[in-house]
Amino acid sequence: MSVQLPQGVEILAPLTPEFESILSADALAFVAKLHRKFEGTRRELLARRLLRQAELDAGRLPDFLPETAAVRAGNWQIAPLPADLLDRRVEITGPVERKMMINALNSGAKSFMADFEDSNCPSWENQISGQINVRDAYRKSIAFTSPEGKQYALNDTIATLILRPRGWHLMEKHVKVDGEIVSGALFDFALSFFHNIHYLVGEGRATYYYLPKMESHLEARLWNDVFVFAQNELSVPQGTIKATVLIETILAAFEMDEILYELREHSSGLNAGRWDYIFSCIKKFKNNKDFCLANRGAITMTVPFMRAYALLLLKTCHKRQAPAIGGMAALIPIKNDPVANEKALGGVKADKDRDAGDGYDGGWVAHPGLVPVAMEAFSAVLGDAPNQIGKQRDDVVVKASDLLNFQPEAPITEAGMKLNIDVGIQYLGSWISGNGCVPIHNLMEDAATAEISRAQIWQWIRSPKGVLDDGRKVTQELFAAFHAEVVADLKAKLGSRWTRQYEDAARMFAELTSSDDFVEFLTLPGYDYID
Ligand SMILES: CC(=O)SCCNC(=O)CCNC(=O)[C@H](O)C(C)(C)COP(=O)(O)OP(=O)(O)OC[C@H]1O[C@@H](n2cnc3c(N)ncnc32)[C@H](O)[C@@H]1OP(=O)(O)O
Ligand SMILES: O=CC(=O)O
Ligand SMILES: [Mg+2]
Repeated sequence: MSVQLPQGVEILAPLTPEFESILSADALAFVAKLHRKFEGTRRELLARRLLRQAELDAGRLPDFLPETAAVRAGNWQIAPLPADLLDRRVEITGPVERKMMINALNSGAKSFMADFEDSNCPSWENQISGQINVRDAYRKSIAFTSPEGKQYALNDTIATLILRPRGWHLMEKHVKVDGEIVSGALFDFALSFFHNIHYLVGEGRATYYYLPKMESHLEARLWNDVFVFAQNELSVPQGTIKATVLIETILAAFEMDEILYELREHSSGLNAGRWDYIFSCIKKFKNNKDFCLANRGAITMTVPFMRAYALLLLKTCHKRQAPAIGGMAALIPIKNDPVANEKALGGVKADKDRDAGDGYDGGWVAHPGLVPVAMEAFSAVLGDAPNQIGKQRDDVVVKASDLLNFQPEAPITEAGMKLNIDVGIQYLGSWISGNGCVPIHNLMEDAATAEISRAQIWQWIRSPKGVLDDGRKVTQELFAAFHAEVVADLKAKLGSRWTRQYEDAARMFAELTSSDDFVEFLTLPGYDYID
């Protein structure tokens, strides 16, 4: 290692010369500064999550906060948006893999969320090469030659880059400061900001983030404090950073105004992160005997609690002159089956038509082949206007009870349960092998969608309402029998692709489901399996 490590910093992973360009002494000193200043608060906020969970377990339902009523009633707006964030009618997302980043930037989408989170397996290799790719993408020098010799380079017109760091709960185990492992969120933010902000400001540009999985406005305040500190430290104007918050936990849904308010100088709106949102509902109410959701496939954006959440997000954003960005339909193009492909594209179109018609300013797609359908849906409503932030939804009235109206409860079926096991094992097997986003049964699966699959089974086993449509109660024994069947089927189907990683995944899935202690995120034990 030729890097002179700053005092107190340790790196517990191999460094190639290219990696050293990211893990420079100055960059690591910046990581260490953020760690020393903010790690204590991060831990307090995570501890607070556990206290909130205990309150929920004791039967105290969430509600809009009395102590922040003045924020909700106040007449304030977020700071004006930069020009390149005004039109976000189609946003493509994807992991920070080099070829995919080029394809995403060239896809015709208005923006591209480069993802260190749900769609990324956070191996050391992926994290640091992801930072290299981000650096090269900002400088428009990113290029790639595939093993087959296909050349990739950027078009003249590309999507605006937005970066999603890991959530507050994840760690970067390969870097220690003063003997403590650093936060993945701070690590991803610090390196991307340190290496690129002066270049971007020099070009008259700014830097944009997506902030995942927050559970309260205090967690948003922490991000805002990090931004203020980082901008001061690197002597760039306040407000150079803009961040869109994913509302993807049930508790954050009760604090949307407050989250926008905390970040108002740095806000670029909210996004409806539907998959983690469903997961969060299951996680937070898993011990409530009245709560039990139907098969994953039945929980669509039009069921009552999802509709209430989507409309409240839209209304809240536009009241504050903030963009409301829709989430991801998990449908993806289907090769070699034109009929099924048409159906998938039609599903995405319907999803975007609904969001655009409601008043959303844009929406996510998972694949370049979906950009045209999403563009068509939003452009049909927006026309030449960059967005519809001016469209106020005063007609929308969402009460706490609407957000908590958890229907449907049926059907729960043997097929639905086996599909959850199948998807969970296949996804974990891929994740442990280094790939955080995969097509399974013609749907995009990532950490958020897989969480739903494993959390549902855990809850069905323990809920009195966890009963199959044929009358059988979901139990540990039933799960064990289905698990064995699914593993046998997958082994037969995958053949030599059933590797040690899939064996680990099958065991891990069984452990996660059998343990009475609900594991907060599957990526936490999963992280032990990757380098
Ligand atoms: C819940 C949430 O957090 S949603 C956000 C996180 N999820 C995502 O970002 C989804 C990202 N999407 C993907 O990873 C992929 O589209 C998958 C895994 C769903 C499907 O992957 P594949 O089946 O390999 O796609 P497919 O074979 O059709 O790819 C065709 C081409 O499109 C490219 N491509 C596919 N998806 C993307 C994408 N999201 N961004 C950029 N390029 C992409 C492929 O790299 C490939 O390029 P090539 O022809 O140059 O080799
Ligand atoms: O991050 C997005 C989600 O749906 O989860
Ligand atoms: Mg998510």
